[in-house]
Amino acid sequence: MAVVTDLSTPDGTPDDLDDLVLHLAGVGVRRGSNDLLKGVDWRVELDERWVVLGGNGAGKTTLLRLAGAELHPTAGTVHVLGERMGRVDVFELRTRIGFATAATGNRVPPDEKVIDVVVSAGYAVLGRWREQYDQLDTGRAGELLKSLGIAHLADRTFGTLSEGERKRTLIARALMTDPELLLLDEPAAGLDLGGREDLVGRLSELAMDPDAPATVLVTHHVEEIPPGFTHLLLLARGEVVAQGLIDDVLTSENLSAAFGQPLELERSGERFFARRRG
Ligand SMILES: Nc1ncnc2c1ncn2[C@@H]1O[C@H](COP(=O)(O)OP(=O)(O)OP(=O)(O)O)[C@@H](O)[C@H]1O
Repeated sequence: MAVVTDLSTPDGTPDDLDDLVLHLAGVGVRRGSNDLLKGVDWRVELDERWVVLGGNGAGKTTLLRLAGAELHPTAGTVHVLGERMGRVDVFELRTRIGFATAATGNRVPPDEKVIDVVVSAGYAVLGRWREQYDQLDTGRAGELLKSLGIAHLADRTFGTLSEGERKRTLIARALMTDPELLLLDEPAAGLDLGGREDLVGRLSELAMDPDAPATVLVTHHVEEIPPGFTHLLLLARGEVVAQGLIDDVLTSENLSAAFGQPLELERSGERFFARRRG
C-alpha cells in the first residue's frame, strides 16, 4: 500500500518548507472564465532541476510566473523560497530569483553594452545606483559570459546581438545575483540547430554543477532537455498530466497525453527525441 505523507499543518502550511524551493498546493489561476492553471500541486527541492514541458497555451509561462513571484494564484497556496505569496514583499523575494525570459530582453535598451546588461542585474534588484560598477562585479559578469561562451561579446551593444547571443546574455544576467532559484523560459526558442546544441550543452554543465541553484526550465521540445536535469512536469490545458523523475515520467504515453496526439519517444544516451507515430 502506498504511504502518503501529509506535510501540511492544520493551517495548510507545509512544515518542511525550509527544504523546498517551491511548493504549490491546489493552485489555480483564472482569468474571466478561463482556467490558465487548475489544481496544480508541485514541490521543487534545493538540488532539483526541473523541466516544464507542454504545448502552446498549456500554462507553462503562467506557472513560471507564479514561481518567479510575478503572479498570485486565484486558488490554492504558493510558497516560493519558503515565503508564502500574498504574505511577503515580492520585490524583496524577487532579488533571490534569477528569471531569464524574452520579456526581460525586450526591456533592455538596445544600446546597452552586454557586460553592463549582466552587471546591472545586481544593481537593479538591489535598488542601488552607481555610475561605475565595482571591478569585482565586472569580473564576475565576465566569468559568467565566459561560461556561456560569449566573453568576446562583452563590449558589444545588446541590440546588435543575434537571438542566441541575447538568450545567453540574459541567462548570464539571471545568474549574476547568485540566485537561489533560476527560472528559464524557453531558452532555446529561436535558436538554430548549432545554437540549440551549444546551449543545451552549457545548460547541462550548469545542471550538473552542485553549486548551481535549483532550476526550472520551460520548453516545448523534448530535444531541448539538457542532460543533468532531474525532474519533469508535463502540462496540458492548465493541468498537470504527469510529474516526477524524468526517467519515470518521460514516456511515449505521457507525451502523447500532453500533446493530444500519438507520439513516439526515443532516447539516445542522455537525450530525447519525439515524433508522431505512424
Ligand atoms: N490575461 C489572460 N486572460 C485570458 N487568458 C489568458 C491570459 N493570459 C494568458 N491567457 C491564456 O492562458 C493560456 C496559458 O498561457 P501561457 O502563456 O501560460 O501558456 P504557455 O504554455 O506558456 O504557452 P506558449 O508555449 O504558447 O508560450 C493561453 O491559452 C493564453 O492564451
